[in-house]
Amino acid sequence: MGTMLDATVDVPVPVETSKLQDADESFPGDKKITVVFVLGGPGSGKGTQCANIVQHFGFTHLSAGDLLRAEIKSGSENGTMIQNMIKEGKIVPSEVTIKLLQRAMRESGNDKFLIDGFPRNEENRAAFEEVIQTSPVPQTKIEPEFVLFFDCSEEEMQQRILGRNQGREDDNIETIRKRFKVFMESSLPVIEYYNSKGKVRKIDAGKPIEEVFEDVKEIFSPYSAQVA
Ligand SMILES: Nc1ncnc2c1ncn2[C@@H]1O[C@H](COP(=O)(O)OP(=O)(O)O)[C@@H](O)[C@H]1O
Ligand SMILES: Nc1ccn([C@H]2C[C@H](O)[C@@H](COP(=O)(O)OP(=O)(O)O)O2)c(=O)n1
Repeated sequence: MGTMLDATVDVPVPVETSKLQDADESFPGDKKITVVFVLGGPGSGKGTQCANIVQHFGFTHLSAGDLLRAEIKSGSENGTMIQNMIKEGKIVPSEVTIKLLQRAMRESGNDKFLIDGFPRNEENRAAFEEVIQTSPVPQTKIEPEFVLFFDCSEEEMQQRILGRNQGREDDNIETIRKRFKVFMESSLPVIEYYNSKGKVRKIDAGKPIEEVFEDVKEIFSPYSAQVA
């Protein structure tokens, strides 16, 4: 399957990228940023642990799903399309999600980010690679420091989602099954890609919240000197 970037391979800066780098939309500006991707199946505990990491290690938590849900609520022109895709458990086009991430990064004023639930497929990953860091080294891509992967059984994830009670339209059994399928088919290959680059830090996410956080803390310990 092709990506949105396929048609633009012959130009130095792909069309999609230049859209992402509009003067008033561009991020990052001139500072070196640290990015950790947080991946795992639906209900594996990504959001729960990100909240803990924020408190202890001074990162800003950006959940792609939360940003998309906020976009629906804001009544934006893309709202209906996003809502329909989420209801079907499908992954929203990268251009939309990356713009929301860039805006949130810029507005945070921080330089350390947990990007939760992204990249969720190859298209997400390839599109993020086209986001260019202008400084300290001009024209460099933003490489994640590492990928935190919450490994959890489907049985456990399903139980957690059904008990989550956040009133989410996609937390019903029919959509949950679709989300699991998309995770296996589209998101796991992204995790495998980063694993082949030695970037994945895998956590047993089936344990109780406190125990999972003990393992998370160990992985983030190099960042403890930077506690906000
Ligand atoms: N380790 C855990 N054990 C049991 N329940 C958990 C655990 N981690 C998270 N939960 C609960 O499971 C549900 C899904 O967690 P959440 O962090 O929203 O997952 P995700 O962001 O990966 O979809 C929430 O209700 C949360 O309180
Ligand atoms: N990169 C992303 C992340 C989420 N989405 C959409 C599709 C996902 O099923 C929903 C919900 O994602 P979210 O990360 O909030 O929740 P789960 O991990 O599935 O519990 O949002 C997306 O289209 N692209």
